[in-house]
Amino acid sequence: QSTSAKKILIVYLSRTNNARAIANIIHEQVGGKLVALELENPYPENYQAIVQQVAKENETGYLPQLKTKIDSIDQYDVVFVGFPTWGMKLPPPVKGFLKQYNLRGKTIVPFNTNAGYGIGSTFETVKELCPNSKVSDGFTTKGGIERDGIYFVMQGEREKQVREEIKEWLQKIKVQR
Ligand SMILES: Cc1cc2nc3c(=O)[nH]c(=O)nc-3n(C[C@H](O)[C@H](O)[C@H](O)COP(=O)(O)O)c2cc1C
Repeated sequence: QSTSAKKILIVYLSRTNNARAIANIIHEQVGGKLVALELENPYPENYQAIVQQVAKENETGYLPQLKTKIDSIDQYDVVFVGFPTWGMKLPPPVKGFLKQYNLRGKTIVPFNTNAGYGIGSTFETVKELCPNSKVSDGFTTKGGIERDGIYFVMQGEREKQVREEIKEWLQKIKVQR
């Protein structure tokens, strides 16, 4: 069964715009509402500082307050959730989003970019936080390597290649416009 005629929400967290680029490509393919997750208190610009802050938040289970509000989440059938891998884990703001909204009965579709170390526990955590949802097979691809000063990479040939990978994935998980 294809998900056409279902209402789609695409939510993403992105610091250096790689997950944002994936979100834009998904949006171009499936439509729906596209929303960037923003925080009341943004993370530090400095890489070492954000790494430390995220490690601390993971230790204590702290969930930063989201500035972004979703209007009537009830109307959506399919919720794409995009994020980078942070410290091999799901970023705290994304955990907060999944905990804050009632996603019961919806299809949740995770997507990820990372520096090449992979998804870590991110997709597993999405499943854990959405026990009453159907969680689809996620999409992951290599993004930037901020540690090495490589930020946004989803352009030119790389973007074309990723667009093709995303098309195939969307066909496989049967989410189409
Ligand atoms: C705080 C922080 C922690 C990160 N931890 C990891 C990691 O554990 N593994 C990894 O492969 N990449 C890690 N990265 C790199 C990002 O996942 C990668 O650059 C991603 O493409 C960024 O996505 P964005 O441009 O949407 O923010 C980390 C980046 C930041 C800022």
